[in-house]
Amino acid sequence: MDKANAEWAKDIPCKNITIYGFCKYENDGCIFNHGSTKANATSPGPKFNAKTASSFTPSKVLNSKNSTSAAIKAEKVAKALTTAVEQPTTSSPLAMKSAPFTASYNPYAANFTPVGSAGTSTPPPASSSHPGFNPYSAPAGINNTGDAPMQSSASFIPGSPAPFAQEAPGRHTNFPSIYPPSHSILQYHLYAPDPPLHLKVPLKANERTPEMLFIPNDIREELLKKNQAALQVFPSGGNLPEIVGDYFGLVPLEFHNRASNKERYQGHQNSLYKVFSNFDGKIYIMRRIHDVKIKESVQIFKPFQDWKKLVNSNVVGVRDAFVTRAFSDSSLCLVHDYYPQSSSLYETHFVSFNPTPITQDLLWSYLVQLCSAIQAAHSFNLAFQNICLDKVIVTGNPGRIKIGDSCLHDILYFQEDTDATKEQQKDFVDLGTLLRDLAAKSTGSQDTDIESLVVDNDFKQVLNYLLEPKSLKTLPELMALFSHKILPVLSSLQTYAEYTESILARELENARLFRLMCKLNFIFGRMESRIDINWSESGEKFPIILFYDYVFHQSDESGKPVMDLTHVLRCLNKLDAGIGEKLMLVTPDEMNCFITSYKELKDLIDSTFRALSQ
Ligand SMILES: Nc1ncnc2c1ncn2[C@@H]1O[C@H](COP(=O)(O)OP(=O)(O)OP(=O)(O)O)[C@@H](O)[C@H]1O
Repeated sequence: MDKANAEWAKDIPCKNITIYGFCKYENDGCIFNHGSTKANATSPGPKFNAKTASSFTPSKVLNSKNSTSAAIKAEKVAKALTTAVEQPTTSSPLAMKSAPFTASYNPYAANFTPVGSAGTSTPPPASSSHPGFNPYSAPAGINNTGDAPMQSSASFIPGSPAPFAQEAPGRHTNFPSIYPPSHSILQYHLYAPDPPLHLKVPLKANERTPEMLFIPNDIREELLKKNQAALQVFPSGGNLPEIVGDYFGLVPLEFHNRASNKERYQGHQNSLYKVFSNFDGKIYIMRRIHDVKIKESVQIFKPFQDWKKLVNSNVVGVRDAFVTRAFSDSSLCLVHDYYPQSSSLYETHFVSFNPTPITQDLLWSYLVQLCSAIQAAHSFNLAFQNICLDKVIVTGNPGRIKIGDSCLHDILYFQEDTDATKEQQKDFVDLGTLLRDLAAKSTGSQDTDIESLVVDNDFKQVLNYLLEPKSLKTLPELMALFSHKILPVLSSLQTYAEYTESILARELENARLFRLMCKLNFIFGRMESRIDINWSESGEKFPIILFYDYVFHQSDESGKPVMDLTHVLRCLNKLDAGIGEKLMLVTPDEMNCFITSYKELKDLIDSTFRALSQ
């Protein structure tokens, strides 16, 4: 279709008029025939002008019983279609609301079924192929049923639930657009799982399956879920304040009904939120202790300064501590690092839908990691005093754990001059209790007698040492009991680090080349470039067209397309680096050729892109 020369289209009726009753591009360059507006408005039959929908009179041949409802349905259909067509590019719920024709349309209230309903003409769905329709313009998460959101928005049928950002009935929130159901954003579940082992074809050393070329499914899913959890936001306008200190976007994190251990928080109620920092843009968790009386600032300041120094891979770092009135009381807030998708040991091994089995190796690994955390804290003369199944979180594979909620106990139970030795002894007992409970769980036994646990003798020895009353415990003594188990743990963590690093290495160039591809495609093949003299054979932009053909549209002597990924990667990398190497670009008719360098091409592409994005 040659849009530059519009003569051929002037007698062809515009399809928008036929389908929608009007064409929004009529005065904006649409090359098809629109007839006269008057004729459209008065023409009989299914033709329908959405702009004059309120004065629409159904044809007399309609069954009088159905005519009123048909007119109402048609009006709703027209409005719904107009909404889809008139809003091609914006995803802002506010922008949508202020757009023409959309203000009064409420898809929640639309309880009609135009598709296939008896006695009415079936209106065409807002097709994704319509030039003005952008399926991505509908806000994410529009589908509360858990179906694929993009599919459902692209094939939206008026009357189906919640297609656009709307105020949920009786609530003043843009619920569907800003709090999408967690399962409907990313469709990681659509990736096929690896085939079962017995179906795996043995490969030769030089052979690869397609899955081997990409990030393994389990890792990709895990990372996607983490990103999804990290970016989740909560509807504004509830009881939560919008801003608390330097933090905003509060999302409550506790969804279980278990009663909190009141002793832990000095009898105060507590809440946990995921928050965004206004200071550095990062995501943290914020523990709020409700209604606390802090007498002196040193009560917060000193423990915070002490714990801030502690940096250890098995301790959740503390970032901020302050008292706020943002919750309409005097709340103490502690801000810690956020580890998306993490769950406590209790949730992981006891109450999860699919509890992770506890093996002897895992127990050793937990012991080693917790000892590392204890060693770090005790060396600063600090004590956790909260080592328990609830406060140790599992942050990733293989069984990586961290002690959370550090510092809080020291603030709530603040004493100016304390001897940490006693509290450090409690850490050892807490560690022993935690490991004993896990070991008991691994066999499903309720009996916590150490001798009856099904674990190896070395582990029993460790438990006996930790839980033995009276004796003064030290870390060197403890670690001497299982020194031979530390190296295998270290080795497995290192093996996993190397494995993930090798996967990362495979994906190294992806983002850069993808950005480059996007840049190229943004500027290449635009409709307006076909009538722009600069893109013609004598124009300054012509090398871009030739380069695009050179990279992607190579063919061999017999005219067979050449699809050589290596060639593409080589060219794009050279282009990205802007090297001085020359290349010869030949026109398709082979009558002309240009000699240019990657550097010149890069400059040309960059300047074209800049001009486009200004
Ligand atoms: N640093 C963190 N990063 C990410 N998520 C966390 C973090 N700390 C805790 N969580 C998540 O928040 C959930 C609730 O944690 P919390 O410490 O409030 O446990 P709890 O069982 O509710 O105990 P309590 O309310 O008695 O303190 C945890 O199960 C975990 O999934």
